[in-house]
Amino acid sequence: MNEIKATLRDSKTARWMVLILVSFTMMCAYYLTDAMAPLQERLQANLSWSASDYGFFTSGYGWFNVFLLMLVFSGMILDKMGVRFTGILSIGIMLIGAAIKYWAISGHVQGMFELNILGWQAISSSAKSSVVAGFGFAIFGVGCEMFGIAANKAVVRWFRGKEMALAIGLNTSTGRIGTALAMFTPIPLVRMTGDISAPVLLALVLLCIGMLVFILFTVMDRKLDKEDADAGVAADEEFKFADILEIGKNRAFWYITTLCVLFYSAVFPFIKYAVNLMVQKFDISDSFAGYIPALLPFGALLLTPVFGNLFDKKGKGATIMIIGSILLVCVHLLFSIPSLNSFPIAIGLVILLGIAFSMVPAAMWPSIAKIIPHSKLGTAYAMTFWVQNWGLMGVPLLIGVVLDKYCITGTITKLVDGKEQVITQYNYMIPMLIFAFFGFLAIGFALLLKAEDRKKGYGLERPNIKE
Ligand SMILES: C[C@H](N)C(=O)N[C@@H](CCCCN)C(=O)O
Repeated sequence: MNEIKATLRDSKTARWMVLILVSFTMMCAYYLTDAMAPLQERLQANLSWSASDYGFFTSGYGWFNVFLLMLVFSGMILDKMGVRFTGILSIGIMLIGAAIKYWAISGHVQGMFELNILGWQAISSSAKSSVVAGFGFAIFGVGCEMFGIAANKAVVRWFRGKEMALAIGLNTSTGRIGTALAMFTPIPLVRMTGDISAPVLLALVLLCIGMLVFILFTVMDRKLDKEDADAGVAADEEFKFADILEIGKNRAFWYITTLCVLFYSAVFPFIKYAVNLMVQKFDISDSFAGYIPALLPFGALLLTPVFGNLFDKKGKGATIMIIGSILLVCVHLLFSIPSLNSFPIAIGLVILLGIAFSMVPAAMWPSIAKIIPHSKLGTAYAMTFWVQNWGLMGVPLLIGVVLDKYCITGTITKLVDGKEQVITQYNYMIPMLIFAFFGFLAIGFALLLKAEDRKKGYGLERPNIKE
């Protein structure tokens, strides 16, 4: 009988150490992603951005991933070059993008920008700084998404057959710490420094530390490669274009991917507008408003591993996704009702949204690993992220335009950071109904996934841990 040699992967300490290293970098990336979200009003007042400019800048995250198919290339690079190379490359790309974004909002870019193609106004008059910041954000988005798929694959590699969903859940949770910090630290930081770009600068420094931490991970991962080779564990198959076709033929994969784009379109773009919603709908003071949306990622950070652990031990992955989607619809419908505008309601709804935001991701990402072979996992995650990026790109833009076109209720003049500024007021009912509609469709796809799992026996409702 062949004796199976223990590898670094079999050491609990090594596995969890790897998770900490990968997750720290994830946290820095997520902080950078949302560090400008609480500054919407200030960007509009200080840099003359409109809500559409803000939506345009925010949508930048997905431009290159979607239109230049960068995410698909990222998946190929990941499956061909491995997690170490892809991880370092992605952090480098994030740093370049974030540096451009920092430059754009720190007073170096002034004036207005228009793009006319054959007399057609492709980009209507926008603040130049929002266009350049959007360009930087687009580069950053390529790196951030590339890092996301590399992190997923790294975690699956180290935890497959062990606490896989719990580990993916914890990894996602540390991302949520980054998002939570991005909700409530930027405004105090801007107040302290008097500089609207200070949060992005801090995020850049954090990401440099993230790069160093990730290099430590690569040392451990290289050691595992060597041990696997010594133990005769077959290396992953090389990436082939046929993989894309094979993944594309899997109906359950498309159900998860569609559920993913719909669900995330109702959460991440919501986060971008949540601080403004708290100020304008719930009349929460600007200095405190960031703390409420921060409860969302904070709740998710505690609960994602709980649901991941539940999935590992008891299964019920598809059911968890159905319940999470139902919760999402309820929350957005309640947010859309104008008379529900008290402080406790804002807190209650954000907490419920945090629970939904824990359930679906905790079950969704490990489910992909259950229906797609490991050698094609990088490509599969990349394809899912690519479709999801259409939502991350299009929905913030849609919400910005809808706000400017249909939701302006007037303007007020108020003191912001010691200066009198004119602030546009919005009614957020239509945007919330749009988010609820996405959630409603997500329920449908989660139900289809459960039916497909029953038919094909992927085991999404069964535990992940092999006893
Ligand atoms: C925004 C990014 N494309 C994404 O989907 N992030 C997910 C996946 C995180 C998986 C981490 N192991 C998220 O829920 O943040």
